[in-house]
Amino acid sequence: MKTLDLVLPDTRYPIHIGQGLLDRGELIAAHLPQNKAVIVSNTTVAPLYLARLKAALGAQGIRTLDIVLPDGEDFKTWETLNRIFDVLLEQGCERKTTLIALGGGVIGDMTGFAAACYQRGVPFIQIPTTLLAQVDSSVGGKTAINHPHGKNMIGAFYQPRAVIADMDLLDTLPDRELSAGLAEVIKYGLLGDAAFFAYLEAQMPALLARDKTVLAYTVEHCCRMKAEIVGQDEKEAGIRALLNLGHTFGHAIEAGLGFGIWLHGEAVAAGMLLAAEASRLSGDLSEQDVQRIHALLQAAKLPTLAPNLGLARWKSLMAHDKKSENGSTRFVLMGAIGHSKLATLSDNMLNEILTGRFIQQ
Ligand SMILES: NC(=O)c1ccc[n+]([C@@H]2O[C@H](COP(=O)([O-])OP(=O)(O)OC[C@H]3O[C@@H](n4cnc5c(N)ncnc54)[C@H](O)[C@@H]3O)[C@@H](O)[C@H]2O)c1
Ligand SMILES: O=C(O)C(=O)C[C@@H](O)[C@H](O)[C@H](O)COP(=O)(O)O
Ligand SMILES: [Zn+2]
Repeated sequence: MKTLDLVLPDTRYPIHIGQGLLDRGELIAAHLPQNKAVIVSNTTVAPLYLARLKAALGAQGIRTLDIVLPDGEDFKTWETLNRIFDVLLEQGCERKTTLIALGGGVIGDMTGFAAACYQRGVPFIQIPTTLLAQVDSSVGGKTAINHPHGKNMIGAFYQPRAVIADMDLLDTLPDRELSAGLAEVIKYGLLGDAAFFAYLEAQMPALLARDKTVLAYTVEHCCRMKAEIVGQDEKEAGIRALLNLGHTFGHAIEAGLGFGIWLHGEAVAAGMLLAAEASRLSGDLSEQDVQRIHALLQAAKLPTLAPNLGLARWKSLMAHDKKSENGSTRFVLMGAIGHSKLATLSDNMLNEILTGRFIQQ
């Protein structure tokens, strides 16, 4: 097992990465202020892993309740969140009762938000079960639900007490979900690490074949990068916005098509290519680099053409982006692979990108 530490001004927490960690109840028990915890999962993950987690915690003398939510991005809503609060109240859960998220990013984001709100804040722990959640969503404390008008619009920054990423849980992940996770993996190379991008170019077949050594290195590298960025800028006053590469376009795709039609990682993949095109048209990124990005996304079996939402709809959806300031939408662009920055785009340039070669005709 490898352990990284995410260090913030007033807290720090471990990110454990390894195999067989789901059965190691002591990794969780060490962070519980009370011998009671509530596991939040969904109808897909619970049948696979809930019993093992309960047994591991039981062996540490911890009583657990579980909440099994419906599966899907379209359930990342106020109504589903309220189901968590209903159970917490009905079961007399207290301020020291810990919430444990067992699932992908949807469960992690909702459980974290529930933990931030319930009795104004209870402890929570992330057990990410998708590649996407292991490399990104379980780390850094962004928690949220969606609103029909926009993605993750209602939420809080609220850090977990620990993150436990068990590589073995990825064995059951469908191929499409593995690829969605690879989109966020590729994002790390693009936003800040050209050598890692080159590593991914070389190792994509091994990643798709779920080679555990390559996967573990990849999860560790991404978590290290994210911990470093979040450690400098917990609430996205500056550098953390770079983790949003591809997301201004991507979130518009998710909300525009209806949540759950495209997976988050798929939308981010198409969005990163639109950001690459914007960077090229701004005179920063070379055509050769755009082609490398296109090739790596294709190798990861990700979409490279965004849906045609129509110019007006694209723009109204992107106007809700959380990086907008004084009504102007800001994008993460690239100066080169491994170098990113925030910038605005002129209306003419946006029109060109949103009707251009990386949009479905
Ligand atoms: N908080 C953040 O910083 C952050 C970062 C990135 C993404 N996100 C959010 O994360 C969400 C996407 O997360 P995701 O890609 O994990 O999607 P997800 O949570 O919907 O999980 C994907 C699918 O895989 C299933 N699944 C999960 N683990 C499994 C396993 N081990 N075996 C078999 N099936 C499994 C799930 O039930 C689901 O059907 C989005 O809502 C996105 O906005 C948040
Ligand atoms: O942790 C961050 O910061 C990120 O931006 C990670 C993203 O991958 C993630 O999808 C995030 O939820 C998007 O940012 P948001 O603030 O628009 O929700
Ligand atoms: Zn994301």
